[in-house]
Amino acid sequence: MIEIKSLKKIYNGITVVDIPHLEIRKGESVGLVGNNGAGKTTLFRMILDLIRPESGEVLSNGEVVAGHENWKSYTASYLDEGFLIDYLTPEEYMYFVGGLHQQSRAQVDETLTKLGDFFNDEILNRGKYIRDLSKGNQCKVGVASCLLQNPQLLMLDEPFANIDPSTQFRLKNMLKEANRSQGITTIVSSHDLNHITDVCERILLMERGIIIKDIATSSSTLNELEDYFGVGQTVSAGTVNVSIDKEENH
Ligand SMILES: Nc1ncnc2c1ncn2[C@@H]1O[C@H](COP(=O)(O)OP(=O)(O)OP(=O)(O)O)[C@@H](O)[C@H]1O
Repeated sequence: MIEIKSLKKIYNGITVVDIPHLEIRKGESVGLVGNNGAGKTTLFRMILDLIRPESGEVLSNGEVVAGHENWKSYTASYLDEGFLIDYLTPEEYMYFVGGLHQQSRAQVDETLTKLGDFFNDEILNRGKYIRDLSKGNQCKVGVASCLLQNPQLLMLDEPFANIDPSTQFRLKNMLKEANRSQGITTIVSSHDLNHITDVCERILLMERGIIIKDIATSSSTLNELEDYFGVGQTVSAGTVNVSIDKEENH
């Protein structure tokens, strides 16, 4: 579904993404992990043609995303609140997005009803504009608007970051359902190793713009990633030794 060829992005003389070749097949659920500044968002932005690479290209269903439009009809993404429209209420925004996808208000209402638990009574019929929602609730609106589009490709950048634990749990189930029951190809980035290994069947580990590991998720993947990121080791913080317990994350 997605093919990346010789992709390079350079900022201020520093190469921040460098991917010689990567293929993401239709129906895969891919998790992107890596420390701050590893290049995850920059990669997302190039896949969505929001920024142009210095060299190389991204193909979606065989078509270069830069300069073509077909991929936009089957791709839904939420990277940050910049994807929303601040002066609309969540309902108005959903009707707007539904309208772009030829959905009637009744169809949108049906989806919103199904998303009731996910919204947790905090978003709809509150008389609030999107700009007045918390970051977590804005994220819920963004994710919900993606699902409303019935996409073939769903891309979410750190969707677990600002949402509460019960919503994280619901979001994980929604992502699994989207991928496993509806066959939606999902690419999700996260710093939460538990969530990402739970949801994704393939993990790409990025470091300084390079994909250094491409792992088919198994029962040992979480440990492998925790070892890589140093979770569970004793970290010296001045005179105080802070022990990060691996079991905390289970
Ligand atoms: N517009 C920009 N101008 C200059 N440098 C940029 C720009 N956008 C990103 N970078 C740099 O590119 C590198 C990769 O950033 P990116 O946001 O893709 O990382 P990330 O893996 O998403 O990080 P995080 O986990 O913190 O979200 C960083 O060093 C960042 O400072």
